[in-house]
Amino acid sequence: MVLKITHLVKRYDPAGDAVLRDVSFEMAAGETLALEGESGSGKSTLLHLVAGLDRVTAGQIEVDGTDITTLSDAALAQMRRVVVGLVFQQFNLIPSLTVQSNIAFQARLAGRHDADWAAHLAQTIGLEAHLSSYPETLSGGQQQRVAIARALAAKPRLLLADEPTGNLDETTADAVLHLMLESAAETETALLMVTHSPRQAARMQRRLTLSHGVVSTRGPSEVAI
Ligand SMILES: Nc1ncnc2c1ncn2[C@@H]1O[C@H](COP(=O)(O)OP(=O)(O)OP(=O)(O)O)[C@@H](O)[C@H]1O
Repeated sequence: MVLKITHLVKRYDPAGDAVLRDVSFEMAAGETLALEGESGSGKSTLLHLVAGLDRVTAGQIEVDGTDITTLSDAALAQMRRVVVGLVFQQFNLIPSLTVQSNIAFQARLAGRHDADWAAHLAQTIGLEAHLSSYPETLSGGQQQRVAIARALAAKPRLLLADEPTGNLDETTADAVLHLMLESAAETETALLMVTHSPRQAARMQRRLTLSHGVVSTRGPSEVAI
């Protein structure tokens, strides 16, 4: 399993309710999963925990066979470099690097830079004309696409995406999701994507809804968890 979450609990306020009360699910290599749920239900919290950007209150998260809840901050940073790709709402592009270098950056850190693959992604995601531009000269939607291409270029085992097409118009969003799904299939990357769009969620293999701190499956083709 690329991801195995077992009885995950997250409580921010020791005296308050847990945001995540008991979350368990697994993802195999290359699987695509939509994480849905109302605003404030804990979707971003879950992604941050899987990325090792925050600590769990209880439970386990195995990423590619390693329980990350016991790792040091340095080991978590190494996991983010090599195993996991992130497309979060802050794009975290490097302002002093061109679009082309931003796209290559993560892949270089992971030791998997492949110029042909990066060029293919830049072209398919519609950034070819902007390769020598700097992030500040791009629109929000273009910056979002750079962040997506950067994550895909590194061929991660697990890609965590928090509303990755939220800044894009419907046609561009559909095209970008298509590219993400195609690239993930090609590199056997598991894709865990938070989305508020039922239309986008329907294009993923599985759908989970987070509500009141637990997940439930949804849709006729769901695998029971
Ligand atoms: N760092 C934090 N400290 C304290 N509370 C937090 C923190 N981060 C999130 N929360 C709380 O946890 C709950 C879940 O927030 P989260 O951002 O995970 O929800 P979400 O489902 O991603 O929402 P949205 O769809 O609006 O992005 C909210 O009540 C939020 O206020």
